[in-house]
This record gives sequence, C-alpha cells and structure tokens, in this order.
Amino acid sequence: MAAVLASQSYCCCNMDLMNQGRAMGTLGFSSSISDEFTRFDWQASNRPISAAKSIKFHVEMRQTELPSKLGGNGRLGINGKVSIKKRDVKMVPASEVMNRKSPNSNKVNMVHGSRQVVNGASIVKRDPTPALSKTLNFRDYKELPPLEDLKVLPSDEGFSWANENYNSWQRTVDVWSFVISLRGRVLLDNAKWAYLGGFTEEKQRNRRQQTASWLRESVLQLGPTFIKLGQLSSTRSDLFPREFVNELAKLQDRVPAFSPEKARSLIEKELGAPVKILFKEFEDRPIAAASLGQVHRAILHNGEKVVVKVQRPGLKKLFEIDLRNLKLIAEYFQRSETFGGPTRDWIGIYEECSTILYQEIDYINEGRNADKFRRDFRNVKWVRVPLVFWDYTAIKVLTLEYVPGIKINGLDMLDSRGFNRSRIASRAIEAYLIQILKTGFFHADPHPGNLAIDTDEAIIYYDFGMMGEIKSFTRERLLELFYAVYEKDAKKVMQSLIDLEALQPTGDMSSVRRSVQYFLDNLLSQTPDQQQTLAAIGEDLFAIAQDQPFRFPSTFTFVMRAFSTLEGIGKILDPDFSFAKVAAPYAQELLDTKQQQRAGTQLLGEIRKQADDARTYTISMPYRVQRIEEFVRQLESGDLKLRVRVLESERASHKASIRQMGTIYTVFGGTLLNLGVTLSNQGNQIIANGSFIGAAVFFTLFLRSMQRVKNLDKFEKMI
Ligand SMILES: Nc1ncnc2c1ncn2[C@@H]1O[C@H](COP(=O)(O)OP(=O)(O)OP(=O)(O)O)[C@@H](O)[C@H]1O
Repeated sequence: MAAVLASQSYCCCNMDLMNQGRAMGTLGFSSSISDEFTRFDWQASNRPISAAKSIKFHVEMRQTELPSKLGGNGRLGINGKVSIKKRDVKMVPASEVMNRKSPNSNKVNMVHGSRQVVNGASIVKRDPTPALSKTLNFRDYKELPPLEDLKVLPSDEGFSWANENYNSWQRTVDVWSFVISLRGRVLLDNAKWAYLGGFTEEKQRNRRQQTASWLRESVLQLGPTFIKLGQLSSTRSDLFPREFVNELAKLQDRVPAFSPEKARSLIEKELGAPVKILFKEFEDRPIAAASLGQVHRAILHNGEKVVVKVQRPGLKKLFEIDLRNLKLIAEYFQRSETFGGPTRDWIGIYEECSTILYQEIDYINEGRNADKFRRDFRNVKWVRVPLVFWDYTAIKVLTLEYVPGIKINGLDMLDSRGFNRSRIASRAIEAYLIQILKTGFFHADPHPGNLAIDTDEAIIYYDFGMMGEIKSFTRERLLELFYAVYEKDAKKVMQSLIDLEALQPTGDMSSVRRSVQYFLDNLLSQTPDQQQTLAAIGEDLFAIAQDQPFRFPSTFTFVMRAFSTLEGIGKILDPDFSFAKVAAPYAQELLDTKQQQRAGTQLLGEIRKQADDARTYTISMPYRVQRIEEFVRQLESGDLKLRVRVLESERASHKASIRQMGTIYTVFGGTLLNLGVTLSNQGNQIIANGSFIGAAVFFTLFLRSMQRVKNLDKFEKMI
C-alpha cells in the first residue's frame, strides 16, 4: 500500500527544510478527511536534499485507518520504505507553504514549530478516479527545527556558582551579603514610609517594584538553589507582595546554560559510555536551560528522537552549602519583625523547600512521576506525556521521547494552524480537574513553559520534577470543604480547614468565622457575569490569611496557583473563557455523589426505624423497659443533658467559691502570722500567741478547703 501511495504521490516540500541538508527528520501526514495520521521518518543523505536524487520516507509502524473514499478499508498497518523521485518533488518557500492553499487541498498546509519555524509539506495523491482525487495534508510531525532558529541561551560563564569547586566560606559570605542587603532595603523602605510619610500608594508600589527587580537580579547571581527557590516563591502570593511574585516568575526564562563539554562529560559519567556511542546524534546546543538542568535533543540508534535532560554539574554540593545557610536564614527570619517574625512559619517553609529541592534533582524520581502521570491519563487521548527511556536515564540524566509542540500561550502559531483555542483552554483546565479530583496526582508547576499543544490539539506535559499528591484522607477533607462552601456554612468550612491543618484553632475563632462568612457571602452571591477570577478569589483568601491564624499547606497553595495560572492561560487563549463552565460538570458529579451518599444514609435510618418498630410490637413491655424508653426519650430531647450540664456548672461554681474562700483564709492566716511575729519581737507575747492561734485556725481552714476541692475532683472523675 505504501508503495502504491508513493508511486502515485506528488510531494511538495518546504524549501527551507530541504536546504538544511539534515541527515534525518520526521514528517507525518494526516488525511484531511479522517484526521488520522501516520508518521513517516524522513531519511536523506548527509548532503542537502536539494542535491539528492530521491527522498526516502521510512514509514513508521503506526496504524492508520485509510478512509474508504481513498480506497482504504479498515485498519491498515503500514511498514516499509517509500521513495519519491526528485522530479516529483516541488519545492516551495516556507512562507508560501504557510499561507497558500494548494489547489487540490481543502486545508491549509500544516506548519509546525514552537519556535516560529515554518516547515510544511503536502502530498497530493493523484488518482484517475475523481472520487479518490483528494489531498492528503502532510505535516512535519516530529521535525527537529533547525538550531539556527532557536533562541541562543545565555552562558553560565562568569557566574561564581558555575564553578563546581565551590569555596564554602566564599559562598557563605555571598549568601549572607545578599540577606543583609535585602534586610537593609526592606528596613529602609519601611522607615521611609513610617517617618517621611506622604507616600502615595503608587510610589510605594514603584519602590516595591524596584526592590523586586533587584531581588530577581540578585537571585540570578546567586545561582540554581536561589533561582529555584525564587521560582517556588513565585507561587506564594500568601507570603509575598504581588510585585515580588511577578518578578520572581520571570526567573523561568532567564537561566543561563552550561557548556556542552560539561553536559557530555556528565552524561558519560552517569550512563557509563561516551555520548557518541550512546546516541546516533546529539545536539550540543540545548533547546532549553532551567535552574537545575538543561535539555538537549538527540537521536537514538534506532532512530527515535529524544530529549536528554542533563543536570547542572555539582548541584548536590551547592545545595548542601546553600541549605545550611538557608536554615540559618529561616531561623533569623522567624525571629525578625522585619520579615513577619513569628506570624510566619519560615522554618516550616524552609523544610518544605529543602524537600522539594532534593526531590527535583533526582531524575529517576522524575521519570517515575512521568510514568505514573502517563498511566493516569492513559484513557484520555488529548493528554500526552513523553515516554521515559530508562536505559538512558540515571539520577542526573533523564532521556525522554521528543514530543515537540507549540507553547500553550503561542497564540500566533496556534492560530496559523487553525487550532480551536477555546477547546485548548477547556482541556487544560479539565486535565487539571482530573488530576485534583480523580487521580490525586497533580503537576505542581503547570506554567506555560511546561505545557505545549500537539498537532491534534492534545496537551503535552513536560517536567515532572515537582508533583503533588492528594492522599485520600486529604481528598475527603477537601470534598467536605467543597460541600461546606457550597452550603455556605462558615462553621463547617472552618472545621474542614482545621482538619486540613490549614487553620490553627485558637481560643477565639469568631473573627475568623466572620472573615470566612464574608468570603462565602461574596463568593456565592455573584451572578455568572460578576464571577471573580480564581486568581482574585485566591488573593482574597490569602488576604484573609494575613491577619488570621491560617497557614495554607503547600499542597493547597500549589493547587491554587496552578488553577489561577491555568485560568490566566485560558483567558489569553479565549477571552470568553469561564473556569466555572468547565468545572461545572465535575462539581455536579461531586454533588450527585454526596446526594447518593445521603440517600444511602437515609435508607439505613429507615431500616433501623422499621426494625425498632417491629420489636415494639412483638416484645411485651415490662415496666423497666418503659422506664428505659422514657430515659432514652429524655436523653434524645436533651432534657437529661441539660440537667447534667446544670449540675456540672453548679459543681464548677461551687469549687470556684471554695477556692476563693481558701485564698481568703490564706490571706488572713498570713496577716495574723506576720502580726504575731512583729508582736513577739516587740515583747508582746500574749497577744502574739493569740495571733499565732488565729493564723493556725485560718491555715487549717485553708487546708480543709483544698481537701474539699480535691474530693470534688475525685467525684467528678467517678461520674
Ligand atoms: N520530551 C520533550 N520533548 C520536547 N521538548 C521538551 C521535552 N521535555 C522538555 N522539553 C523542552 O524543554 C523545556 C524545559 O524542560 P523541563 O521543564 O523538563 O526542564 P526543567 O529543568 O525541569 O525546567 P524547570 O524546572 O525550570 O521547569 C520545556 O519547556 C520544553 O520546551
């Protein structure tokens, strides 16, 4: 079949692509009718394709269902090689391919590349039968965009942290200089506002903005540990002002890359063989560099295109030095009023961060996470998770299937492919709802760099270093919280928050309850067109938390942050996007489940009642049973409880008055004792003796009172 297809095919390829002379690329094609696609490996010689006599396609084993209109019937496994003669190849400049509709095509030729690279091709199947004369649109499926078009990443040379032989003392000095400067800046800002006064809100914002920019630059200078912590802090709107959070979020794109020599030597050390033996091809220039590692493209000997994520050399040692200092910093912040002092749990935050950091530098852990995440979504066709190549993976090297896509916020590219943006936005949120409500295993960092869109509008996930898990216990509590919010019941909301350890119960919770009630009233009284964004709701929540004994667990803040990031992405993709609309069926499902549970409980109650009634009729009721029933009735109506309560409070007040008398006896006894001593010193022995006797009587009375209190306590324990 493949041969037939080839012999009858006419191919037009993108000239830019042809002239690159790359040894290998992959093209895919999709039928414009069925939208099923087949993948082709495009093999050419090392010289430019324009100089080659023919272009060979190695057809991959993916099955396709050729539409019957095209002569196909049912499933078809295509395997083998397809050669297309050069005279059948028409070269078209990339720009033309992108904008032009081929005369026989009912679709614009597909373009690809998350980095503005335009590669496209189409095959026009020539067939004498008019019914079969259809266009099959080719699209480069796993094409490696030319490196020249990729952004050149800044190098890490010149940064002190890039040198692996860290001098522990020098590093400590660098870190503490930063902390002292930060403290100085914050103190100066506070002093200016307090003493000079007259600062408008806008001026304060500008000043905060300056400090935030300074902080981002300093963090970049301090290197991986601080960059990662900065990125993590950009999720904590509950801890830092908005300007800081926004600046720190920019760290995502600004991390310098390390040299290919370092990358190659680390791969060799980790995988036990030189790169040129391990891979058929390995690109020295990384396609991305992040705080903890960088990503290189490569091709395995079997032709599989992969990405190799290589960890920054010497990270563990750097973490050890930095975390030692960070612990001291957290302890210092905990004591310092400037940094929120005892109202913030800095030590707890330090511990969370250190756990995350160590988890993130274990790529085996990341690979396992990717596998689990892929399993969770195996039945959801529109979510794609790269495969892990375990034979090429170690603690510091992770090799994954190369699954390129368009960045989820790359609007121009999405539009040029005719993608349905609103569907993409809904899918992004829905995938997240599945993680939170169903699988309980969620991607804790779904920023736009970690989400891309595949050729069939599927969502591709990258980076599984930071995953969150919602244990079934927590999930149940979260559901309770959801139901309580739905029922607008502030008391239940508070109880769920206490169970989730998000709220610390203190003596007087009335102010917290008022804040929660206010929040609920505002949240639920809105009409659909007044609905706040999730980000705004999150901010309200965090604002409430500022003055209350709340400490949101990191899981909660990650979930909130993830939802508001995705909601932001949703709004960029589709201005009419509504989170509530996507979430509604899930919320309804949860409410239905609750309803069913309630119905189940009611049924149980009914059965119990009927059993009781049956017993009433069949068993004769002697006097004793009647008494017991009367007793139970009183218990149920609360009479008995009321009386017990009265007795309890009576006993408590009785004890308090005995204690009060005891105190009075001691005061009198002490005074008489003092008087006796003074009189005795003055030689007035007879009156002094009288005072001593009086003192003895009062002390005896005091001892008796204490004994009575003790007896009452004993009695209370007995009943
Ligand atoms: N399997 C893949 N196929 C194609 N591109 C990939 C793949 N994995 C990663 N990338 C690209 O590399 C970039 C960085 O990858 P990744 O997020 O996994 O690195 P990271 O070091 O964990 O970064 P960070 O922790 O800062 O998010 C991604 O945004 C994506 O563009």
